[in-house]
Amino acid sequence: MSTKIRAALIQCKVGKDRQENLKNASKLIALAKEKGGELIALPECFNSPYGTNFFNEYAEEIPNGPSSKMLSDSAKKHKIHLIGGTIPEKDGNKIYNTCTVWNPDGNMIAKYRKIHLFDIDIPGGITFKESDILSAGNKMETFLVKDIKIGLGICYDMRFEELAKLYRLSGCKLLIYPGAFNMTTGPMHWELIQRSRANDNQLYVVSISPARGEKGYISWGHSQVTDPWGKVLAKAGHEEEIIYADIDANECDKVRQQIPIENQRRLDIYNTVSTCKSKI
Ligand SMILES: NC(=O)CCC(=O)C(=O)O
Repeated sequence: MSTKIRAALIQCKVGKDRQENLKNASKLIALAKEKGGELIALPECFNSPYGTNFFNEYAEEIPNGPSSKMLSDSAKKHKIHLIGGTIPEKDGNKIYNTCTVWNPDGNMIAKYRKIHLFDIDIPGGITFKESDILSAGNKMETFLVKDIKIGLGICYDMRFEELAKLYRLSGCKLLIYPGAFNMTTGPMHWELIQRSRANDNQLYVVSISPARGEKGYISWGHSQVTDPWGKVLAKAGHEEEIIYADIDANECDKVRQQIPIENQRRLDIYNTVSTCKSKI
């Protein structure tokens, strides 16, 4: 089995026409495959504009809706592993922000619901409250491609180092975060957080953003691949584009041997700290 894979990150435009979004994503998946992509990934909310006023209207059951169908068909047609970005998922009377993963037979092999909802309030910057509409997921999700164990998170989840650490401890060598940071936090935090998670855990971090639009929630863009050294291997601008990177999970083992922080952790000290809540 191999530890090498060519990742293709599709930073697509997303508008109000669901059919158009699906058509465009499917066209770009074909292009990414043509250029050698084996693990192809879409951004957060690729079928719908990102906003609490849109989630209800664009929500679909998984795997019965049109977005799941397009993802399954594309994965099968192009014989790829496909990370289906995220879509608003309807389940009973709840809506989740959900990422699905499809194998080359068109079968869904993983489903992850965003655990940390994006609720922030920065006066003069951005106020957003996903929890007005969305419910939070309650479980981590991993899957295997070749010999690479991969963990899933969605956007705001990348801020929570504990989640990344748990994935690393479970053997992941690649974390994938479909995400849509914004114009307030993006410039300062987007790259920094991903390099931090990669460096903390000595693994690859991949993030896939929608292209920057002009109205409503404006995404930061800059989809990115970071290696286990914390080096940015590939980074998009803010327009629609596909970026590629060659990932080799053996590189994680190399870094982990050379800088063996995993064995040097002082669990005797921080086991008590990690379960503490702030007192202020
Ligand atoms: N879609 C999101 O979760 C956005 C997260 C974000 O912008 C941040 O600053 O965190």
